[in-house]
Amino acid sequence: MNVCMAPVPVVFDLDGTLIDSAPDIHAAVNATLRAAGYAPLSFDMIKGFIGQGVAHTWTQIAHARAIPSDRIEDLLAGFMTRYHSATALTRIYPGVLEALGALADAGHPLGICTNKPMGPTRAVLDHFGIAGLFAVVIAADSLPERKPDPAPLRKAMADLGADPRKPQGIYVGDSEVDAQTAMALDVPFLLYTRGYRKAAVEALPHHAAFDDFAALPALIEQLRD
Ligand SMILES: O=C(O)COP(=O)(O)O
Ligand SMILES: [Mg+2]
Repeated sequence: MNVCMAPVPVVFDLDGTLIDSAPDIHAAVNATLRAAGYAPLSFDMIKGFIGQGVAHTWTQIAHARAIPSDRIEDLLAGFMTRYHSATALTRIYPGVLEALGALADAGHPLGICTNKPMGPTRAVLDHFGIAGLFAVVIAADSLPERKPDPAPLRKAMADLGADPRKPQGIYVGDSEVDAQTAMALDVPFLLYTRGYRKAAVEALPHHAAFDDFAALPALIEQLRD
């Protein structure tokens, strides 16, 4: 790792990028459905509903289980109670800790920009002992706008010291929503391919794709050249 390269803000998506949280989300969804008398949903189906925030996830669930719209609010509240501290089934992807450590050691300011609500975001960052690595955390409820609107990523970059008139930073994510968000802000996007993306890698605009976090520090160094 070239420790002389200029620092650049590096912002990460969370679900499907740094952490594999779908098993906890799946368990919390199904516990909520069962408690309300609905049949559970498959893991793959729930995984496909992650990426645009919990309201969107529950709109999809309601559609799949023909849940009347006037029941969704209650179900969502029950889900949030379970989701708030759901970390038992969540894993950090291999190599994430080492990559974050290398980037932090090189002086890059690090942030999070996620469509996950702040409660479970903080809980999972604390659970894995990585909250202190991130100078900025922008979650789904931090601003009125959510990804793919570029406002949350713009704020994360600006809070990490990027010039808001000309964002200079890198976004690392796993999904269609992340690719659109980075494109809307005109910042380089690095795509982690083991997350919850639905489309083919080639279908998503990205500067580089990687399936192993050991490759990330070098990819970021190349983008600085
Ligand atoms: O929880 C979601 O729906 C998405 O979360 P992410 O933005 O961290 O992928
Ligand atoms: Mg994601």
